Amino acid sequence: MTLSISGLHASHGATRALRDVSLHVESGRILALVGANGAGKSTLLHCVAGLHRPDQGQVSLHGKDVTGLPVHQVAQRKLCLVPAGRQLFSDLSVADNLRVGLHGLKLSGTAERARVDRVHKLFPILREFTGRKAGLLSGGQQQMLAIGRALVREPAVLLLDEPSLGLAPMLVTQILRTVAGLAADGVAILLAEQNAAAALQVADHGAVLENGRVTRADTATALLADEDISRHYLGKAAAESAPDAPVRRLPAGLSSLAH
Ligand SMILES: Nc1ncnc2c1ncn2[C@@H]1O[C@H](COP(=O)(O)OP(=O)(O)OP(=O)(O)O)[C@@H](O)[C@H]1O
Repeated sequence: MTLSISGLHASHGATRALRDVSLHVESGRILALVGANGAGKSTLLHCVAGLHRPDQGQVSLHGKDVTGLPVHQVAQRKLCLVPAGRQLFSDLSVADNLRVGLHGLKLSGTAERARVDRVHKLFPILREFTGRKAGLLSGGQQQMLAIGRALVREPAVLLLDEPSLGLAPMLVTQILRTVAGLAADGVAILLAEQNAAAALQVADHGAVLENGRVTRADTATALLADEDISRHYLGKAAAESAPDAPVRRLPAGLSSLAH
């Protein structure tokens, strides 16, 4: 499944949040969308997911125009958003939060269990804490649950909004390594991150968003090597904390990540 965004403009009242944004993500690839606070990353993801209606432009999934479709109709086309701040039901258990993800799919009990099992293999801690309230999980565990809730829908296109926010570097690596595994299994991934260093380490391509505009788009390797990008988005500390070798180069099949 391919995601194509073309000439997208969007606003919040008088604030113009996106200006003529065009991006493309192929199946099995990760596009890192990097940019500062307020650059327009969330608005872009919301436009793609059907949560915000763009003023102009087009979003298509595998050549089919989905621009402006309501969120449930976009979701039916196997596109899932893992929202910023996780947006879990904190009083519900881990198992019930995963059940929320399965809602409306009309699967048999066996098929539902198989999907939940797959998420448990990916994030064994979620099996261990299956009865625990989501609000009592650590930030990293909550992020795993938020991703798991999307994965039970078996998305072909996955949008991730700041999955690293508030997580310790080791957990960021673990989460992004899982994301790389999903791409290796054929999912098209649009990864919005302020943590540009970590995102570009796992991505194939990157796009820099500034004031709602894409100001650079290139391979992740080229962006990581670029001095301007380095100065503005990677920062010395971020560059130093990044793994030596790109995470993407590690074995990344889902099955290999399960152990
Ligand atoms: N609900 C809203 N009402 C008014 N303005 C908004 C709203 N949401 C976002 N904006 C504005 O739109 C612009 C883009 O915001 P957006 O949240 O998409 O950026 P972002 O890159 O995701 O940043 P952040 O990481 O802070 O969410 C900003 O100027 C922001 O202030």
